[in-house]
Amino acid sequence: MSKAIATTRLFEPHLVRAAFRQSFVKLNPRILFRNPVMFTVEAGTAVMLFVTLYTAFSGHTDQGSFGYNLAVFIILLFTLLFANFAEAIAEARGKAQADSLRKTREETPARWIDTFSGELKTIPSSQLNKGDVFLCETGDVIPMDGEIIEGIATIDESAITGESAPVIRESGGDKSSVTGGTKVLSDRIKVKVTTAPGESFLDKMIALVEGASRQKTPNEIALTILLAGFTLVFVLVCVTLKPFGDYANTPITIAAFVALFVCLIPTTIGGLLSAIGIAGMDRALRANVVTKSGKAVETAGDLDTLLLDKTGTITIGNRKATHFYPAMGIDKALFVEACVLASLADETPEGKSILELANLDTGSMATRETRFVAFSAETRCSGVDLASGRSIRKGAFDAIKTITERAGHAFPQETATEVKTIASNGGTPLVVCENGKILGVIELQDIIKPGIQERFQRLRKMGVKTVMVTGDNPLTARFIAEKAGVDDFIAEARPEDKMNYIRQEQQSGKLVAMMGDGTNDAPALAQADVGIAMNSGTQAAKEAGNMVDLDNDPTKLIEIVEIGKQLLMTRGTLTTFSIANDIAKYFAIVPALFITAIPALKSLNIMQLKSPQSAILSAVIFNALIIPALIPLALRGVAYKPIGASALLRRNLLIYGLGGVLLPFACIKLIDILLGLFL
Ligand SMILES: Nc1ncnc2c1ncn2[C@@H]1O[C@H](COP(=O)(O)OP(=O)(O)OP(=O)(O)O)[C@@H](O)[C@H]1O
Ligand SMILES: [K+]
Ligand SMILES: [Mg+2]
Repeated sequence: MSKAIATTRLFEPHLVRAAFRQSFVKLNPRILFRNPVMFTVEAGTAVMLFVTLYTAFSGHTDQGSFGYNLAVFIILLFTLLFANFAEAIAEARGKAQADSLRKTREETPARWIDTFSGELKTIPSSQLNKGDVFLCETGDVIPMDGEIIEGIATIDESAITGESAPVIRESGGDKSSVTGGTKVLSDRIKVKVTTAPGESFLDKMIALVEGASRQKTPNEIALTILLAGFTLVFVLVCVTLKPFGDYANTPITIAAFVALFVCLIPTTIGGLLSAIGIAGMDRALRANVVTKSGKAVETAGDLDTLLLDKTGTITIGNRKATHFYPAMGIDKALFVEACVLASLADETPEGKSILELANLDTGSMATRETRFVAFSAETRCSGVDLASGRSIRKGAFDAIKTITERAGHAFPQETATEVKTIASNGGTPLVVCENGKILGVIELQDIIKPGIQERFQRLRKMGVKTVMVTGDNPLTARFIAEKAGVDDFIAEARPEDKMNYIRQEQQSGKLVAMMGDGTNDAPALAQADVGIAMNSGTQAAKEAGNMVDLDNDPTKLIEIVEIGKQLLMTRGTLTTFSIANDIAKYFAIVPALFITAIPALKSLNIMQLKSPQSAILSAVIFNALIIPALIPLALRGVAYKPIGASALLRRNLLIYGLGGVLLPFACIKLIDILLGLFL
């Protein structure tokens, strides 16, 4: 898939330059304060600056040589710069994406329609206000976000989605929304502006991507507090070493204290934590998903249940009329005419397809007295009342059945059988009645999206339960549910049923995601922990959700779950690694402190490091270098495999826990040897 959003390499030279400058800016204690671990390192660095100056000008050597103290100071300064760089490069990558988005938001002329006189006037897009109506024809760039109020058009959305295949957008229904910056490829539409100037989708997206509105997620805050706690514990550990050193008659230098302290506190995760969070949102955007908060991405990693629409989500969504079945004793031509009358003003794809299938001349059918009843998901039917007193309705089986029974008519057995046959084959039966008397059934067919089974299987392996929700009848629902391979389904669902189902799941402690595109999905999208709206969907849906999928791909949730899991795992494993890592440094520094006074500690010096000073330097050098070494992992994320939670935990503990303990021993020894060679 090609992406319009710049797919930058991990370390683009111009991004590295920008991040390099930011690394120094971020040394400002007022900025660094938000990161307690690194802030304490900065305090230690400041202390070492004083000690270095003291050894330079006092002539005393009780704190070690000037060169040694200077070296410790410089290494600590680099530790800070490396940590700042990690955050800065993650931010720079986000900014680069914002810039490429901004290019698609350039001023375009808009053909504004005066709604009173019907006159056309060309004005700059920036002068369009909410509620204005504009016209777009073949070749025009859509000047502003809006909803189509008239017409149908093919649109090239590649400017924002990177997807080159044109999409169809039309008035009525759930595919009526257009985004500013995209281009009309054919036909002509009238669009009503839905956003105020400066608040368009692209504007919001840019602000988000630039990180201006990024806030720490609750998880991140919790971890930051935990790390601050660790730091405090090690402050105490280091302070209590002082009397111990005095007792053993071993003066411990300030450099040794500071080095030990910096090595023991979790600097690795402290330095990488915020980069991991930024990279998660960045990865979501690279998958063409705009997230309104980092929290939504994290939640996606922990999902239990996913609710999906049937029509348009699991199926292609162009539900089309394929057959007219008149009831016993009803003339076919009359039946088809009734179907057409009931669909004349039906803006839904279903209604339009009925007119197409019937292929009648509809020119003189409607009179001024004709009253149309639009389809709603609530009533699940639509129709028309004619001046002559004919009242025709078409709709779901149970909806029409109620009308029939109320009018005192029986529901013909053979129509019920027809309905059943259509439904058990995955079709949607629309029953048609006139003044309560059944006229026949229209068969609608939809196609299950290819490849969707494998995707649901993958979600199952990740431990996510999939539930299909549909307004359709239970038979059709069961057929599609089995074919698509979802775990469960809810049929004959009205919009509030979706929301109630989500509530129920949440009350039993589950995290629920919902994908949807229609205005009637908005309450459920808002209720869900992760609400993903299709970019093609209505404005209401997009505002209710906390993510928007630019590709309008309902199976995108799989990627979102993976990105979320990857984010949580990356943070978890790097925390494990960071803490495991500090153990080896302890073995390097503690023997170095006391070796002369307590020869028995020699056995602790398992690395056989050259001298106490070389040991301390090697440990702090390793402590600093591990941060940049892990930046690629923090930005790309730990690879995710759907192998089950416990297997994954075992694997990660082995690699990052045990690896985290062993790696420093080898590296510190190596640095010690190199120092021995060069000094
Ligand atoms: N234009 C229409 N006129 C009359 N009845 C319709 C029309 N469109 C759909 N229906 C009936 O209403 C039912 C509910 O439709 P609705 O759009 O709410 O749900 P759905 O499309 O089946 O499922 P989903 O929630 O996945 O969109 C359909 O199953 C069908 O029987
Ligand atoms: K450390
Ligand atoms: Mg629908």
